[in-house]
Amino acid sequence: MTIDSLDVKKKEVTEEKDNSLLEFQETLKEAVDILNYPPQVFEFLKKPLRFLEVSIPVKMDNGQTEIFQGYRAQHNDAAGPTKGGIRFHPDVTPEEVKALAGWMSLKCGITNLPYGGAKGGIICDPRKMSLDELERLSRGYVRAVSQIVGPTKDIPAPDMYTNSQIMAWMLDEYDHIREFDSPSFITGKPIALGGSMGRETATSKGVLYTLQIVCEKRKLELKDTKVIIQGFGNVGSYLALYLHELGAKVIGIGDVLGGLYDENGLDIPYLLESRDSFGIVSNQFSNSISNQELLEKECDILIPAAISGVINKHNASKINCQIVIEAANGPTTKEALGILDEREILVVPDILANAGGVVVSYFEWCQNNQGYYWTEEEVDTRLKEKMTQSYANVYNTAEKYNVNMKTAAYIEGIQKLAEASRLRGWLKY
Ligand SMILES: NC(=O)C1=CN([C@@H]2O[C@H](COP(=O)(O)OP(=O)(O)OC[C@H]3O[C@@H](n4cnc5c(N)ncnc54)[C@H](O)[C@@H]3O)[C@@H](O)[C@H]2O)C=CC1
Ligand SMILES: O=C(O)CCC(=O)C(=O)O
Repeated sequence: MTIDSLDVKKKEVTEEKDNSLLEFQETLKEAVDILNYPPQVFEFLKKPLRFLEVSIPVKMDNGQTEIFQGYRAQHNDAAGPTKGGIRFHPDVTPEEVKALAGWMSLKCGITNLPYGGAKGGIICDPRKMSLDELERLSRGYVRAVSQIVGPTKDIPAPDMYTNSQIMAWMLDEYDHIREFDSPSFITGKPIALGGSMGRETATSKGVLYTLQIVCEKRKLELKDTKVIIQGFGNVGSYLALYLHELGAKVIGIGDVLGGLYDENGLDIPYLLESRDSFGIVSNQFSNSISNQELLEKECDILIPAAISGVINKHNASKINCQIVIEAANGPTTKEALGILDEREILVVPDILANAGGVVVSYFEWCQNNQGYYWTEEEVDTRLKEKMTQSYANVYNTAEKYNVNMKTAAYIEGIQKLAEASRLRGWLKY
């Protein structure tokens, strides 16, 4: 199967994805009401404080100039500078970037980081671009948003189809513009440029720690579980490896081109060796299945770790697992969550489960500001502490208000945002 032949399937998913902002707002409203905040709090937090749309001219290798659309949404900076990744993807939309920025605010609230949320995106298909074109696009984006980002304003990081090399080009461009060395401008950098030990694996480790807590609570031995992971990039691939190493049976993995399934367990180390730099491996096998089939296969733990909206009203009643851990941002639509709740399938929400990335990005920023670097063990110990505390807080909130983990995570996430906004005099209540 070729990348182009997937357009039809991608559209199916995109339809769901366009509701991201609306869904963010609906759950936000529930949390605001449960906390008895005045409606003004919802009105203030439902959209980003700032949203910049930019056109980025890029000279392509064929000599032609192409104009790319890019975005940066800064949701709320009451509690500190804003923070969040930059996504390069053909399906990026302004609404999705706004929702992703809101989710970043909530993640930072849940994990008690001194940040608000932000997110960036560029509509492009990096799989069809050369490295030189990607470098020019990355530098062009930084030039276009340079007025509103910076180490104490808004600190970007990697997200889908961006990586440490792209962060390195962006840092270099920013340093040229500002005329000084500012490693804390961006996180997820290569170690040689001030990156943190453990950032590359942080999101997957955070998901793993969360999963271990869930299993402990449910008296489920990880090594006896069957796991399916959609997404074999930064988050999905390390997670697959860790789970495989811990003895869990990873029976399915998926990428943009399809899924691989073996009820006896896949050879994860081999697949890791074989995948390309965009996390694609299924095209190397003649027996690959579709992503839809993959998501509906029976397993104990289903981990969507790719794009949003993949568990939706069309397939929620066919999901065949005990636990869904949302490693991707927004993989389960609100309607689907209702169906899964009714079916008593536990859904551990994205803004809790995948917060390990921003937590270690924060550690990276602290190290850059201190000029003093931590060992991988130190990073890992502090990450585990943060994930454990955050899980306990969300779990207790769910019990206290008798709500699902998603709503509880929003309740946990907005409290600091609202209080910081009130203390600054932006909200009166
Ligand atoms: N990288 C990070 O630190 C963090 C990432 N996330 C979220 O995790 C998810 C994955 O991010 P990364 O692993 O960094 O991205 P990545 O770019 O490294 O990998 C993406 C993976 O998803 C697959 N994929 C893309 N489109 C797909 C589709 N339509 N259907 C099925 N699979 C598809 C790709 O083939 C690839 O295997 C995203 O939702 C991202 O926002 C969340 C927190 C932090
Ligand atoms: O590492 C960061 O600052 C942000 C990561 C991110 O974009 C996310 O958690 O969705």
